[in-house]
Amino acid sequence: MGFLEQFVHNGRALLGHRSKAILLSGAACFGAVLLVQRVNSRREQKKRILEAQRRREKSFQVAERALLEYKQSHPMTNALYILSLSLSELTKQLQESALSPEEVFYTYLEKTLDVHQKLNCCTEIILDSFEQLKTIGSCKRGILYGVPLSLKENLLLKNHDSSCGVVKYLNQPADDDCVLVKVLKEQGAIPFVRTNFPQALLNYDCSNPIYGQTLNPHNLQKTAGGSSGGEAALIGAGGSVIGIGTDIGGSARIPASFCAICGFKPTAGRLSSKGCKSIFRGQKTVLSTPGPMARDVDSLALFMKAEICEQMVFLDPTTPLLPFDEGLYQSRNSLRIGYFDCIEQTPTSPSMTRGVQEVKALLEQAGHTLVPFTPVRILDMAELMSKGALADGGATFLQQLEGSPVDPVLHAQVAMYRLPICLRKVLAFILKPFVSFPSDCVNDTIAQWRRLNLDVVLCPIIGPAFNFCYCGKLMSMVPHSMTYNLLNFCAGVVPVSTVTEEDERNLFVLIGLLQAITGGVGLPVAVQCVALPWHDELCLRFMKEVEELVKKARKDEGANANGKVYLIYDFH
Ligand SMILES: CCCCCC/C=C\CCCCCCCC(=O)NCCO
Repeated sequence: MGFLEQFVHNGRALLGHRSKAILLSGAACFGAVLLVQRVNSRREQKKRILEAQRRREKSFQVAERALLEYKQSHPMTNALYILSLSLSELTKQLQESALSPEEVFYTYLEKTLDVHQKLNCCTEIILDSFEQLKTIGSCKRGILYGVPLSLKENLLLKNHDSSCGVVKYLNQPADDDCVLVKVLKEQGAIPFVRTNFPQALLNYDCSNPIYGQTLNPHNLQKTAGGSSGGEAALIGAGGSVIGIGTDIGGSARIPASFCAICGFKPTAGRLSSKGCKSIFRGQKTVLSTPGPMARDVDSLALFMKAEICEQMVFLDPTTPLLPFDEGLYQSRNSLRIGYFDCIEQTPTSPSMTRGVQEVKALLEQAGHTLVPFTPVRILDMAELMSKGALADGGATFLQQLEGSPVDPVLHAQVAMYRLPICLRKVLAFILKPFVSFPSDCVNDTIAQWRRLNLDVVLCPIIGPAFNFCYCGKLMSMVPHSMTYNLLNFCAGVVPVSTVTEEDERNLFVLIGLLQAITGGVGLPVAVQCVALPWHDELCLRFMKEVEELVKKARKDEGANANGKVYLIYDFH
């Protein structure tokens, strides 16, 4: 090789090495920048989560100190009595000044602090409530004068975050209270605690990376359910007499079923949703609504009566001027009731089915007419449910979680939403023959009710309480509750029984459900009561009928008969 050739060759080699080296070091720099960014963003996430956790702890510490101070001068001898009162009894005693708002407030505060220690159900004690308590006398004429109230964290509260378990929503305090809270405060209620939920709210477990997992008051190895699981656990354990959840797929009803309380999903639009935060905007096919949760049906009705007033319509004119019809709620004429105890192709646990059968028998004995009812293509409606709740195939859901650690309860869902589009198309192609798109599920269902001349429907609700992290894996259960969000019918649940050894033995046939609900003997069993849109009072009246008949039957049977007895307040 001549000198010149040698020179060119060496030069090329050098350049080749150099460009490779440049490329490599460029890539290394880029990688390092990404890594640093990632480490920084993780650090930032952790910092924000820790700050939120500290704020929560601080609110508890301040509340504990205030409670201690109060107790030094007020012995709180009425505590057990106060905690045993239903909402109607409590409001009566407060209005008649037989009890003071202070003793009621501090009694519930003490119970809440105790319950939270065991169940991890609260996200914050609302410290502004101490100030509100001082001036509550001015609301003496309010329907809920002096009643302490719990709120799910996604209900906006002035100067407080509504994180929905998503890190990027931390440190974004709301400018104003949501409409429901404004109305309740005018009615004399004192919101004093906020409660836990699953990350991003589209799940029926109850865990998020900020506030952790909420446990079931009846069995600490089970979830409280969700998404309004903090409410259900707190109320179920006696720490609150009335609370508000939200429901787009069963979130007020499923945790009520898991924790043995009553939960009500009104017709969407009957109560104002203004200021109820969700991580999606513009969901119009499946409608979300706030709904009350309490230990008995009368409390739910009283809550509806307190909320549905001129002020709510003034603050949110999208809600109808449709006062609560007390007469319809109190009516006791016999009903024509459609019923079904399972849904084809969707798992229904043996105890859910038994719950419906037992209640059906009680209703018949009480003179009501029970008519078999086959729901209109519930499984077909599942397509509409998922398209309505996740119109973009989960893209927004994933996007909202960016910058947040993903909670284990969401892993199954997130994996599904991350499936490549081509794979989803293949899956859709395979599943298509099993699902036919319903033309008009609302009108078809209404036509079926009219044909059978039905007033209401009795059916199962998801339960009993699941083992941790199974809710996200069993979205196939959701049609039990979400159907009524899609149809926008009103629906509520009432606890009626407990899981028996026989229910547990009968589980073996349900491969998918077995692992989720095994070990449930003694857990609450509930049924679901449904009515047509805007027939909220009729739905509540039906729930009340079920509640009364079950209570009477259990009393007649005597305590502990066959392990089926469910004493609604026996966990206090
Ligand atoms: C075959 C089953 C298809 C069901 C479609 C599932 C689609 C989306 C998942 C929704 C899960 C809803 C759980 C309850 C969430 C809820 O009500 N949240 C309240 C938010 O305010």
